[in-house]
Amino acid sequence: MTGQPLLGVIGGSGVYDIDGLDDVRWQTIDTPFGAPSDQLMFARLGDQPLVFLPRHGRGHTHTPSTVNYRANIFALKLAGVTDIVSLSAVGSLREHLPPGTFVLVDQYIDRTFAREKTFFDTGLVGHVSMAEPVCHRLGDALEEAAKELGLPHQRGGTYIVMEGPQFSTKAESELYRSWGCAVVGMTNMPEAKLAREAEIAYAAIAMVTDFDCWHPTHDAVTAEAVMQVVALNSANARALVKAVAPKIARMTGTSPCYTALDGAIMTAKLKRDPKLITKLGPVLARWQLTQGV
Ligand SMILES: CSC[C@H]1O[C@H](OP(=O)(O)O)[C@H](O)[C@@H]1O
Ligand SMILES: Nc1ncnc2[nH]cnc12
Repeated sequence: MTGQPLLGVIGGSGVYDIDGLDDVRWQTIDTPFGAPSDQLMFARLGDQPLVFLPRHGRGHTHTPSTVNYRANIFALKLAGVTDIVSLSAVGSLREHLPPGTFVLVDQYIDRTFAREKTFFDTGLVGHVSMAEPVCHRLGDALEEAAKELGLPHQRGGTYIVMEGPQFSTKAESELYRSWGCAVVGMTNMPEAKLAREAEIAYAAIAMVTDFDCWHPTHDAVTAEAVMQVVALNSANARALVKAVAPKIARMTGTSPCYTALDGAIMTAKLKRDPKLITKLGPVLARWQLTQGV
C-alpha cells in the first residue's frame, strides 16, 4: 500500500453512526459473501475521507454470532479501506479497569465457535500470522489521540472473545481472569482475523461498560446496564475517532498488515481454484500482483 491510508470505522453496540461529518452518504454494498450488517456510510471529516459501518446494523438487528463478518470486511476492502478502527463495548476483568476506561487491545483469545472465520476455502488455502493481531502504527495513533483528549485509557490488554449472546457464568469470568485477560466481549473475532486476511490493518478500542459478573461488590452485567454506560461513553468514542482520523491520514511508511498474505498461501499454483480466486478479488489483488498471476 503506497497511497494514503483510508480509515474504516466499525461501530459497536450503541454506536450506529458518527455525527458531525460532512458529505455523508449511506451506500448499499453487496459482496460475494452476502450483505454486510448495514449500508456503509461514506463521509468526510475535514479533508479526510472516512468509511463507517455499524457492526450490528442500525437498530441493532444482528447478534454477535449472526454478524456477517466476512461480508463486513469484504465490503470495507471493496470501499478501499486500508486501516480499521473497531469500537466495542466490553466487560472488565480487572479492578483497575472500571467502566469508562478505553482499552487499546493488543491481544485476543478467540473462544468463538459458530462463525465463518476465513475467506479461504477448498481450492485456495492460506494461513496468515495472528501473532500480533493489532497494528502497532494504529495503536500508536490511538494512544496519542487518547492522551491528547485526556481519556482514561490503557495501552495493551487481552480481549477474550466469547460466543455469546448470553453473558458469562461466574466460573467462566474467573477462568478468563486466571488466563490474564483484561476484557471480555463477543465481536472482535473473527473480525480481526478477516481483516488480516484482507490485508487491512486493524486496531480496537474496547470501551469498558461493566465488571462482567466476577466482582464481589458490583452487580452482574445486564444488557441494559451496558447500554446506559455506552450512552455516556459514546461521545468520548466519537471524539477519539475524530482525533485519530487525521493522525491515521498522516501516517507514513507501511505496515506489515498490508502484506499479510505474502508467504501465507499453501495451495500449489496449478491446484488453485480460479473461481475462488475471482470471488476473492480485492482481498487477493495485491498478492496476485506479486505472483505474476
Ligand atoms: C449489549 S452488551 C453485548 C454486546 O456488546 C458488545 O458488542 P460490540 O463489540 O459490537 O460493542 C459485545 O461484544 C456484545 O456483542
Ligand atoms: N460483560 C460482558 N461480556 C461480554 N460482552 C460484553 N460487552 C459488554 N460487556 C460485556
